[in-house]
Amino acid sequence: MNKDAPVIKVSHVGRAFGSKLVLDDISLQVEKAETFGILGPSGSGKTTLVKMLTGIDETSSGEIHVLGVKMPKLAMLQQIGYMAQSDALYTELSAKENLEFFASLYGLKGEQRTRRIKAVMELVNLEEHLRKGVAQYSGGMKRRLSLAIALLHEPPLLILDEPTVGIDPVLRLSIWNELRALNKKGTTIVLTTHVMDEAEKCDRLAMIRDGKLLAVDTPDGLLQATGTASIEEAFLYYGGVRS
Ligand SMILES: Nc1ncnc2c1ncn2[C@@H]1O[C@H](COP(=O)(O)OP(=O)(O)OP(=O)(O)O)[C@@H](O)[C@H]1O
Repeated sequence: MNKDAPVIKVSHVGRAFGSKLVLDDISLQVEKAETFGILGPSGSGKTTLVKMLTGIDETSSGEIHVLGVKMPKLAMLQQIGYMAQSDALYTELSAKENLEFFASLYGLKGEQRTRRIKAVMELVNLEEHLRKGVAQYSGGMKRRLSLAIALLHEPPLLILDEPTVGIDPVLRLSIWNELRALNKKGTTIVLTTHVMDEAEKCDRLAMIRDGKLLAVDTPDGLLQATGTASIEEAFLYYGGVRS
């Protein structure tokens, strides 16, 4: 793969459910080591888009390439750390068992597996709850465990659907610091968010509404284009209504 090729290339993508067009002619690119935010009101199509980026869902029209590979492609799961909006955890198992399950899916074994489980649980501040049953976890703890799982195999691409919902501000900051550190090491990060101060931390933002891509630019570029003073105002300029 050309090292300067985009990590994600979305070309004229549409997605319909029955007769309802949920995404309409979306084209965008995400470059290596970018933090790319997807911002849009509730129901605008953000989750639908990220599911297609991961290969969980298929496009109705157009094409998506990730790391040069046409999606969907099962083998790409090794390259992608995905944190879904609703936690995909086995609640009847402990956190450790969940992590071990996903580690084996990603081919992590032995000492490396133990080391990575410890590292990601420290990162999300759950190391003391490793052996606890997930059924006993709070909503925020489940989000943190989901993030830990997404980071487990040190994927070059992280796709995070509202990663910090239900996470307190102190931990949110430490998670952002870690995302920044990963980013500096070359990890590409795509995330959806409703949180404006998170949006401001992204290198570039895509604004979507009613399944249409309205703008893709740096936070500063969006402020200039809309003549607004904050991302929140820019978001409202594009007709967003916060959910
Ligand atoms: N499997 C499905 N079948 C039918 N409609 C769907 C399906 N999945 C999503 N939709 C519809 O697609 C639209 C976009 O949904 P999506 O979840 O992508 O929005 P979103 O921007 O992620 O919203 P939120 O911020 O609330 O999570 C909604 O109208 C939703 O009802």
